[in-house]
Amino acid sequence: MTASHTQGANPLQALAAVQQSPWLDFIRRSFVEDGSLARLVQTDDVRGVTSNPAIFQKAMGEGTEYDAQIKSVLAQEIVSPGTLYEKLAVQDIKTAAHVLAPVYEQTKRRDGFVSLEVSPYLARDEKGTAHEAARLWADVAEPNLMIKIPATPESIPAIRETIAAGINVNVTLIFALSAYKAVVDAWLSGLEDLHKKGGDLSGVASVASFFVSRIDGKIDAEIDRRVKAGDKNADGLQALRGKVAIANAKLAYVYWQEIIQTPRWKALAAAGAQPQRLLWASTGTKDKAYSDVLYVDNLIGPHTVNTLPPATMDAFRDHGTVKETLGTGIDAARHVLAEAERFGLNLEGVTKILVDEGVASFEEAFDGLLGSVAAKQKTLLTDKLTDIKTALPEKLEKAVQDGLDDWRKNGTIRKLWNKDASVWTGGEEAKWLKWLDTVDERLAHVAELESFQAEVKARGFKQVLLMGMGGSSLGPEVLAETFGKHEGFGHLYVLDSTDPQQVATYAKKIDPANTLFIVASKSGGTLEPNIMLAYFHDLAKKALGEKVGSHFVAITDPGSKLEALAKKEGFWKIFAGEPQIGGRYSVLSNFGLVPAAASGIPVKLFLEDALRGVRMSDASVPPAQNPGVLLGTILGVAATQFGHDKLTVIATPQIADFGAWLEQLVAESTGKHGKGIIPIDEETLGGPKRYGTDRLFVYLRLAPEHRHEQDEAIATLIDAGQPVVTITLHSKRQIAQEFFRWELATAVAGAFLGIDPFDQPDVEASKVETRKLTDAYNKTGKLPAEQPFAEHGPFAFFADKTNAAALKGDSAEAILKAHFDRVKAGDYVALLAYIERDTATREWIQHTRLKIRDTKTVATAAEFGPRFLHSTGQAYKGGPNTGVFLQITADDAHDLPVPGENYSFGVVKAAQARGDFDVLAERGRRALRVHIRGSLKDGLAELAKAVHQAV
Ligand SMILES: O=C(CO)[C@@H](O)[C@H](O)[C@H](O)[C@H](O)COP(=O)(O)O
Ligand SMILES: O=C[C@H](O)COP(=O)(O)O
Repeated sequence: MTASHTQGANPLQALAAVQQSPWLDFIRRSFVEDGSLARLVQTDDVRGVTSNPAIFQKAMGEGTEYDAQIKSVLAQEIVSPGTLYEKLAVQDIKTAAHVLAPVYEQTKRRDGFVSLEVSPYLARDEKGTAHEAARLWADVAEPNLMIKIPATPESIPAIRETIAAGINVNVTLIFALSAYKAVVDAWLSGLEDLHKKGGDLSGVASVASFFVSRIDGKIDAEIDRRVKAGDKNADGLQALRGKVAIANAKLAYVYWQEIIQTPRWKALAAAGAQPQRLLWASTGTKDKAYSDVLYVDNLIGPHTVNTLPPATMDAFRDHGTVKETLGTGIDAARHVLAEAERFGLNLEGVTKILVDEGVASFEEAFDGLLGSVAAKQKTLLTDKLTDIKTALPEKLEKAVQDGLDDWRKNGTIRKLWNKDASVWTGGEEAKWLKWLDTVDERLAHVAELESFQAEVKARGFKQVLLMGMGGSSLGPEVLAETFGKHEGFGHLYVLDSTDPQQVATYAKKIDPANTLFIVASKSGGTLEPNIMLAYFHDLAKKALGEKVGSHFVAITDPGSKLEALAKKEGFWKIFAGEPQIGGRYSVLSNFGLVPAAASGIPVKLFLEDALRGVRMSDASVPPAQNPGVLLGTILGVAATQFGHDKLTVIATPQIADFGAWLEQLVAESTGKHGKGIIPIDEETLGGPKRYGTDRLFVYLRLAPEHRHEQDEAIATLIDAGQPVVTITLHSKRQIAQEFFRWELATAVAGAFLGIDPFDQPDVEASKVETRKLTDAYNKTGKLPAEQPFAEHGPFAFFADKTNAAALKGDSAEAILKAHFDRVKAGDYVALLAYIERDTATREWIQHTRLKIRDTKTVATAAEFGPRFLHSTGQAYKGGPNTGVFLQITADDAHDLPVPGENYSFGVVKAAQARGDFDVLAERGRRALRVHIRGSLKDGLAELAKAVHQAV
């Protein structure tokens, strides 16, 4: 097969006679499959193939030739674009390796190689590179594979390790003689290591890829710049144009010749090792003024390789000259380099820059490649993935693109997935990132959840009552509200209140003898779930007697007090939380999945939906295509650079409860140290005039149930220039994907804000104040006295001194007016109601907030206490001081005792409201508390009237 005669041979074929091997610097599926590569091998004696990220980008980035394999992979697996790319690349490399196998055999393992490069993202990561080299070697599993490793200083030890593992290595991105020397040493050392281990040296091939034309590209540009600037050495400089790269290469060859004479090498050769050959890469001519075969004709010498891009190969076949040129003109080459130095052309500096640029350009190509694969994957998966569409004003759009590009250039998404706290503040963040892995981890243990589900079904519970707060309740609430009741399973109720009326209502909803009780608390020490547990355990015990424990399940982090209690009380099951996942990030861990299983949601399908989201947002997906990073960048940039910090959530009603979970995630994660994004949930959509310039709208659109009017209203906002992000879900179950997207997006937004998104420094403050009050109650039997600063009708008004001084007025309306007159553009108003949350009160609060929004043109939040304390409460106290708060408390018509405590539910709720208010006041917030005496219904009606008049 190899051309053995030069007579009548074309220049490519003739290279064999001078012992240089032409390799092809190109690969693509159709080219291998249609026999083109085989033809080159058979006809032109081409003896190898090199690939690199730029080559794969061109191959896979366009067209449809990879679609069949992509479809077949996607039909079987949920993969990331990174994994998908690798499957495509490995198949190409394997097929090419098969085409070249006969060459490999005939040349006795000297030629016939196909090169596959380790990820350029690992170019500065010694361990990562060595690990990836071994992984790719095992994946491709072809003896004539060469793993390409860049010659960065960090990769040199990885080259040694890889050679020592018996893997063929193509060391790439070599520009400087000094780097080449380090490569040679690593190669020799690797062989020596292998020899010591008793390995077979004869099977380990290596090439050192010396890049040529890029050197001239840089040096020539510098020459041109200096000549143009009138340099006094203009003639001398001009004479060096197009000469430095070849001179540099020739001296590398001289060094190679010296090496193979050394005793060090000879000992290895005697043990059967093959020499590492120099390979000329980057041999396509870039400057049209030069011959198109400049970097082939002038680099011909025995025991070398030249890898040629297709056009250069065609040119050389057509008019190349086969003559040994490499070993000649060495003095002239030295002279060229000496002259370059004399004129200050700084070859050493240029080669360093070229390594950095080489890595960066392969990273960029890889980003492009993975971006194209991700886009293709997205298209082919059609409605299996949620979609995101953005309509942003021009300047915001540009800033978002810049933000995304920054993340891309700095590889920040990879750092994030690597759990590198420097993405945020360099603090404790790394300890809170297990949510990145939880979907994979839970899927691996899904059988445990499925068998729990089967047992729950078999036991025929009529209701499931989950008790918890914030991160332990909002995810389950979304599941309950979104999916409703499942056939064969009890209805899932979620209780997250200390309001006695609310607790009583839930007690009426259930039949304790037929209810499964789930108490969920990560810490196990949160007041609310503990007293709810005390209450319902007592209630259930009355119905179930000694077997009460068999109706209780706990979800809590290992070692918590709740775990101990659950064991003591003989709970049916205890499910462990993951301590490295914070509450608001826990929905895809047991905190969401156990209630999901108990209520009949198909857990595996749910997790698989989530996994699609995880894979599409993983480290391999560049920021612009990465759903989580894209959204997070928009949130972060809009809030920090454009004042669009009121994240206004609009949703198709069937999935609207998602906003309650999202509120907590965003507010608690970002609202601290005076910064933050304020989520605005459930605020009925209005016309453009209702909004200021501080909004960012997110429209969660459930395609099968979408409402035309909602689409229209959103379109009107876009037309009015409001920034809108539309996320389309094709099924309800895709909220699983959105859970993950928003978790990642919030973490990303946190990076833009420069805060630690995983702590909640101000939530604790209210808890401390509440504890003080309940402790005082336990001692004295009453809460410390407090004095209203005004009383009008059923209302008593409370405030700290500063707020009270600003709120003078001789009627309820006047006080409220004074309060709301403090609202200015860019502020938000939050109504914080410590009352039962039911249909009537939700309508009341909605009506009242809309009145305020529509008259003041500010964002409004409508929250119920104490649930919001574990959610938006963090941002209200720790976020930007733009909130104006009206806290609403009321006499409890009926109270409920807390078993085992002196205090009642009513006392706890009152203490929580006061604790919260004290902290708001202490943080200098504009806050007013109105307490309703007597009938709540009448009091709310009057308050609504007073607010209407006040605004
Ligand atoms: O495999 C190798 C070198 O081992 C080649 O694919 C190498 O990456 C290419 O020759 C160069 O990247 C091409 O460089 P250039 O022509 O873009 O300057
Ligand atoms: O968001 C978390 C809540 O503060 C409840 O915390 P927990 O799960 O430790 O009870």
